Amino acid sequence: MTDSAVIDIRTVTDDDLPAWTRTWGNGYLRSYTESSVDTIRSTAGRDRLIGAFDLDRCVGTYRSSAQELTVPGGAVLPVSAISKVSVAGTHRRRGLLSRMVAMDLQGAFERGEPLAVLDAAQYPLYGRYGFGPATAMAWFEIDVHRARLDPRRTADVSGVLLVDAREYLKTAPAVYERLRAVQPGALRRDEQWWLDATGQRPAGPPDRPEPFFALYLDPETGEADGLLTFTAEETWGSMLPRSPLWIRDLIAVSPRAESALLRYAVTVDWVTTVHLPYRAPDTLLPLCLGDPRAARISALSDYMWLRILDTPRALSARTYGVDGALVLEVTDPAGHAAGVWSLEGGPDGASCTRTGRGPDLRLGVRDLASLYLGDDSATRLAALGGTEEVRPGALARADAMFRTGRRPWSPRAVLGPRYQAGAP
Ligand SMILES: CC(=O)SCCNC(=O)CCNC(=O)[C@H](O)C(C)(C)COP(=O)(O)OP(=O)(O)OC[C@H]1O[C@@H](n2cnc3c(N)ncnc32)[C@H](O)[C@@H]1OP(=O)(O)O
Repeated sequence: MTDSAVIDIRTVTDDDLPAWTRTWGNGYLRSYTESSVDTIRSTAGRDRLIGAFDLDRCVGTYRSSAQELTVPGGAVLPVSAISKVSVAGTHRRRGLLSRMVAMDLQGAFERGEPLAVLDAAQYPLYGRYGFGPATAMAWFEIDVHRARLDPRRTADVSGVLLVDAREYLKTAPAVYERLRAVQPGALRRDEQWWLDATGQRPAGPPDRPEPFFALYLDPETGEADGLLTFTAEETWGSMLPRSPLWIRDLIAVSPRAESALLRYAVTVDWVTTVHLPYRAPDTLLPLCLGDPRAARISALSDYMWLRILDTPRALSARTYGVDGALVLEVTDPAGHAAGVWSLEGGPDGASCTRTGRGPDLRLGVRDLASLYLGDDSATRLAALGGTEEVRPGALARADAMFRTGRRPWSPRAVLGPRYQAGAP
């Protein structure tokens, strides 16, 4: 076996793509198809595919692409979104992941991307590179018979309209854009994303089971304020209907739209269980049911991880809960975010500059990521040992400034049956 120091980490060429795709498929336990190579080839960010090569054999994969993240207050920052990370079983634990991350984060830093984000397949992997969990998700399983919703109360679902994929595609992206403008933690969904989500791909495998699509039109304004994609399969047992329904995507810009769309899903005839994945843990949705306890949380987990690369740009882009000032000493072994920073911010905006003053708080770059979108508290992070209160009162001030009234949320749609098999 080649010494790991001589394994080449480099940008992938067109000729490398089939081997790269196969290595990625092996790592993710997915079978290789010609169409998966075409999908990788046709999607944006080809120049940001990285591979690890042992002589001419591809043994590691890594991808990043240009994304956008909404932060508290509604500003949208360019971010590097990382995915498709794998190392061949024959080459694991030899530092290849670390080398690919270091190369990519250096590239993002040099391009001026202030943040990088990813969904971590495994919790222990990315903290060592300065990523911290920045949004969380809850996965609900709703027992329809306990939900106490009366299907005769059609007023509960008025405004919901079942549509076909083409009609959905005309309206749904604009609904998502309205949410994204105000939802800290939301990422952009591009045209390719919507074509995939609605099964309108020019090539590629058909979506099975075929999803159903619904919109919510506000009864007063007629405007589309919500969207719902779900799958449901006819299932019977002992002459009784037992169909599960999977919500793939539920996006709403008003609590009324959100409630109507969930109530619609929960009152579909023959359905006994509704799966509702990837919601913010403080979602209002269970409270739309007659009995909120009918929605059990089957997984509660960290979801989007974030890495700050440019501290002043990131901290001055968001707004803060109250007017205040803090001096933060940020440690970062890779150096990108490190320094002593003077933050002055409030509900109307913020500024952040390097300072020679002594710090109020000392914290690692990973903890700063968990504070950034408002999901965690400085007090909690200090109890865990990664944040130190240097000046008394600084933890309480940081909490008042950084925390948000609602938890951030990174909406994720379930794009295929893979997630339904036994998830979570
Ligand atoms: C954003 C995403 O795409 S998430 C998807 C991540 N990919 C997967 O889970 C696919 C299956 N797994 C794999 O392909 C590989 O095992 C990887 C990518 C997770 C790790 O690759 P490796 O090259 O073995 O990692 P590398 O040797 O660089 O290890 C870096 C560090 O992570 C640790 N580490 C590696 N894998 C794991 C693991 N599964 N659990 C805990 N720690 C791990 C190593 O011990 C090492 O720690 P150290 O720096 O303290 O010594």
